[in-house]
Amino acid sequence: MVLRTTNLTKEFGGITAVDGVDFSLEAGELCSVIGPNGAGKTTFFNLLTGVLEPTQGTVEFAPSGGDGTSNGDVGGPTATDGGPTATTSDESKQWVDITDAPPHETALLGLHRSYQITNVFPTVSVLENVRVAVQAHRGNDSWQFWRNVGAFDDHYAEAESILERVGLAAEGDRTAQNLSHGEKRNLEIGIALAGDPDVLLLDEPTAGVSSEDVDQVTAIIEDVAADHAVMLIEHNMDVVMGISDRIAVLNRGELIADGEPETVRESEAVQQAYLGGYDGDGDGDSKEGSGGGASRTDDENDSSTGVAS
Ligand SMILES: Nc1ncnc2c1ncn2[C@@H]1O[C@H](COP(=O)(O)OP(=O)(O)OP(=O)(O)O)[C@@H](O)[C@H]1O
Repeated sequence: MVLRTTNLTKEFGGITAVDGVDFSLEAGELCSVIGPNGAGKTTFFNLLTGVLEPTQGTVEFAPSGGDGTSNGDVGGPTATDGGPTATTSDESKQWVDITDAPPHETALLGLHRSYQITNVFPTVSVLENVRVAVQAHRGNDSWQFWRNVGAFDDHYAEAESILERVGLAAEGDRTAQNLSHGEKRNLEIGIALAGDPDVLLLDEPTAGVSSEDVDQVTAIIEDVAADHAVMLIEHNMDVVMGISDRIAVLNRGELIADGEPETVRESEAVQQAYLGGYDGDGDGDSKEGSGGGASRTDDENDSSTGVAS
């Protein structure tokens, strides 16, 4: 297990956006978080990554560094600097309480997030976008950069290998704003990989991606999931059912199902709350007349989402 929440709750005024969620993520697992609009998915991600502080409950993370304080070379927050507090667990792992840790600390520990709103520098080259992210991750050695030209070359080499991994090896010289939407999503994954994460959280990685490009983005996510734990918020049910090891379903802030895709798909509660009519035949259609919320109500509700409105 690398990440766990206990009774995680977030209230906004009278709205309980996330309601007593007990959740855990295994190392190497690809877990999708699904649910209707307003179910609390984005709030849940914001709580995991420290963008928001919970009203109640805890978030704990077990970094791969194993010492409970940092993932090794980045000088992350420690248990003694007023940052997250290291605790031990029954599984004799070192757990770090990251409940109140801000995003830059959760990122340093190895919990990385790509945002639904793109975080790519638009006027900079694709390679430079990743190179800057590599250099930012190695923040503590950046002073050496001025004394050690080799570090500069290292950053480029790592950026190039990341671009290879996300299918953009031939696009390094292009300006990021000229990439297709699908390529931009792949670049976002590449930028997140530059932080050497243990856990990657992807917020709607196929949103707005043309139906022809969805398969490519999906293949890259599956490849990345081979050696990282990955969490997705995703509305494309064909993608979710196709690549997830596990699916967590939120409805009105509550975790109403959590299990393997087949089990979740057959759950009466999930069918009623969200999947209503998703027929899983790969054409994105749902059965007419079913309850269902597996659709988009915003601008992204196009053929690329793979679910019917
Ligand atoms: N900053 C905020 N202030 C007040 N209410 C908020 C805030 N953020 C979210 N909410 C409310 O919390 C609930 C959960 O919202 P959230 O965005 O987490 O849902 P979601 O499942 O991500 O939805 P979508 O699929 O539409 O992105 C909604 O009722 C939303 O209006």
